[in-house]
Amino acid sequence: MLMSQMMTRDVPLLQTKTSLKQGVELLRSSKLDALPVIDEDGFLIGIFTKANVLDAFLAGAESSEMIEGHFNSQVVTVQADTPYREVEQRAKQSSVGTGVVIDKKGKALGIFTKVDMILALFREAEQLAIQLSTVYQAMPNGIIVVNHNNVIQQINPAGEKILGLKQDILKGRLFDSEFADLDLSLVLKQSQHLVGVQTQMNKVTVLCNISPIGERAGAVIVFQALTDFDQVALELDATKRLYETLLTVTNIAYEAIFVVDDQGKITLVNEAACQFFGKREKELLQKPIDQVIENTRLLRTLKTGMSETNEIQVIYGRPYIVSRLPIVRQGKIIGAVGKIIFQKLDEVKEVAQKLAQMDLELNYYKEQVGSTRLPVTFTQIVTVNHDMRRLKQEAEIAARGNSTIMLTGESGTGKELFAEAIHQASPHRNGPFVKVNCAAIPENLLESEFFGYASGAFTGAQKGGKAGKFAIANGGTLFLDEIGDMSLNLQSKLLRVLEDRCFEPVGSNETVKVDVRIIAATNKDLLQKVSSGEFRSDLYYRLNVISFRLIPIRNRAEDIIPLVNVFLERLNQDFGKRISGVTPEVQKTLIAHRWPGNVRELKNVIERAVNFAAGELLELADLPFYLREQKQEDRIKQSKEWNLGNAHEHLDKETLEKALLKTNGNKSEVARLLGISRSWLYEKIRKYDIKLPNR
Ligand SMILES: Nc1ncnc2c1ncn2[C@@H]1O[C@H](COP(=O)(O)OP(=O)(O)OP(=O)(O)O)[C@@H](O)[C@H]1O
Repeated sequence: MLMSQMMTRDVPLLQTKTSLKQGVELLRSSKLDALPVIDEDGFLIGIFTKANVLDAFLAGAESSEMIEGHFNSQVVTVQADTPYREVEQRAKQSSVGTGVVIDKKGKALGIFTKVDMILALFREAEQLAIQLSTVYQAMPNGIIVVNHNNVIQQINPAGEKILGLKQDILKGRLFDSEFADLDLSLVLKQSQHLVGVQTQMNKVTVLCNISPIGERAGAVIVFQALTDFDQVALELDATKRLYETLLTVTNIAYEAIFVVDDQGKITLVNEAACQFFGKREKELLQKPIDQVIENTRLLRTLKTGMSETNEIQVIYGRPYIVSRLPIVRQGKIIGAVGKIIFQKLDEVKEVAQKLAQMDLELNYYKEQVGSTRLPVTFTQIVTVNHDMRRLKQEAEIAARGNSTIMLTGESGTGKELFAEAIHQASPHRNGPFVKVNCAAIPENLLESEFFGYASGAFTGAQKGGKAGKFAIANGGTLFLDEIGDMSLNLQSKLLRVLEDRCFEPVGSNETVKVDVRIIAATNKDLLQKVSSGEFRSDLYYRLNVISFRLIPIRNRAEDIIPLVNVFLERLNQDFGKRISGVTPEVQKTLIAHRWPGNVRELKNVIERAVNFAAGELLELADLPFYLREQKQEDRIKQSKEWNLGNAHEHLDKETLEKALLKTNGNKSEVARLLGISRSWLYEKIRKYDIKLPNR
């Protein structure tokens, strides 16, 4: 409250020329004890009081005389915007009963009397009482007020609810007789405060704080039912236990696990994570995650709420398998969990190998159940690469004969595709194309799988016997995939079939003659297996009558986009999409990648991207994370490759052109830079029809 809200307004203002008579009349009519005196400009110059009137007439003044010389020029003034508390303070100290209220310029606005002060005090007290009553009514804690005689004065609604007792019943009763377990004498007689007293009130266990009111004027008891506390304590205990369980679980994990809050600050780390980061838990907690892991994508997870599992991420220069998961509560992302697989990778590898083997075996059994694929021809083998095109032509020519063909090349380069195309272009095309994955057949079944068995050949053998792959492929082609994984025992039997085209089924003396075209394939170095004694050299030469080495896709980058386009065409049909191509950025990334899984990897990447794509073009975000991340690394690796001793194996037209450009067409310099002979370089320049830069 301000002075302007407490003062008496519209008071008559006197001037020096005002007569004593007028002054007396105005004092009487306004019922005030004093009136302000102002100058001609309205500024306050004094105060004319009843005492001034008496003094003037005692001194013999006429009533027609002006008040000039009869009023007090010493005036107590108060600014209109002075707050209540300050006015109260000044009024207490002042001996005069009336002050003049002025504005900032010193002009009189009204007067302020002790009566105004009392009225203001009442209003202030009233407001305070309303505020207190609101708190009292709305408080969740129970409150009982007793007077100095221990008589209950009030209980608030929360108190009524906790104790199940009404104010009407309690009011006026002795506290002692109602709540015998709680003794208030110390508070009432010695004004002591009691805190945290646990007691029974109307059979309810409560926790209370008791305070005296003033000097032995009574007491206030504030209380809360203990059941509420129990509930909170139970919940706290459960949360604590859950947290400890979580910590124990995370600590037995091999993976580094860490949790961040919505700001990306670490809130939990397991022991493996501390080990991984080489830091203690307290050094990591509350640290922003981007200060701990370079290029972290966990902040992105916080933004997008998308989880990512088993992605490859390079951390401290090494690739790791990482997963990220948002923590969502009531639709809001409140944090994220990160996981890094970094230990026991050998075990992971072992499991992966076992899985791969099982996968192969599964495929084998699937094939037994039957396949409905359309035949593959050479037109389906996509390539614009010069060497691959020549390879296709040569294979097509070789297909026309009956010689055994050996296909070598890294995994996923298209060996099976070639084998089938050869079959379709061969005189055996009307016979079956039978594929045997030598690595997939369980060891104990190998022989019978190849040669079949006679009726009753062994316990559990099918009645009437079973035809082997050779017999099934009769008149067609037998494709022996992963030939490098065949056991030595079987190798010698295979050699015999290759030489005589006849064999005996397991448990039979009868010789079966077949007309089968053999195509073998491997991604292993067979010659090395020969020298280590794992592969028979005679079988090696027998199989290698005609051989083709398929080129890894990283060495024919020009094939990448044509392959992508063909895959897109097929996938659009399969998924009912209309993706017309890839963005230039994706194109660059695909070309820069090393493709260790070759065309199969490319095909999988495109299939995944088509699934994710929302637009007409495949975008960078549609590619798996490892491709986006490794883009940079690969470029560096590629540029380093120029200096490697085996560089010539990977050299393609683009590399040669780059090298020639770099050396300004200096061929000796290029040969030295790439570690190749000049004559080899000349041959390649001719072969690729490379235009030399002007020197
Ligand atoms: N030039 C190509 N044109 C079209 N598709 C291709 C081409 N090369 C490979 N592919 C496709 O890539 C995938 C892998 O090819 P394929 O199975 O023939 O490779 P592979 O060398 O036999 O592999 P692995 O050694 O692992 O058995 C297949 O889906 C195949 O259709």
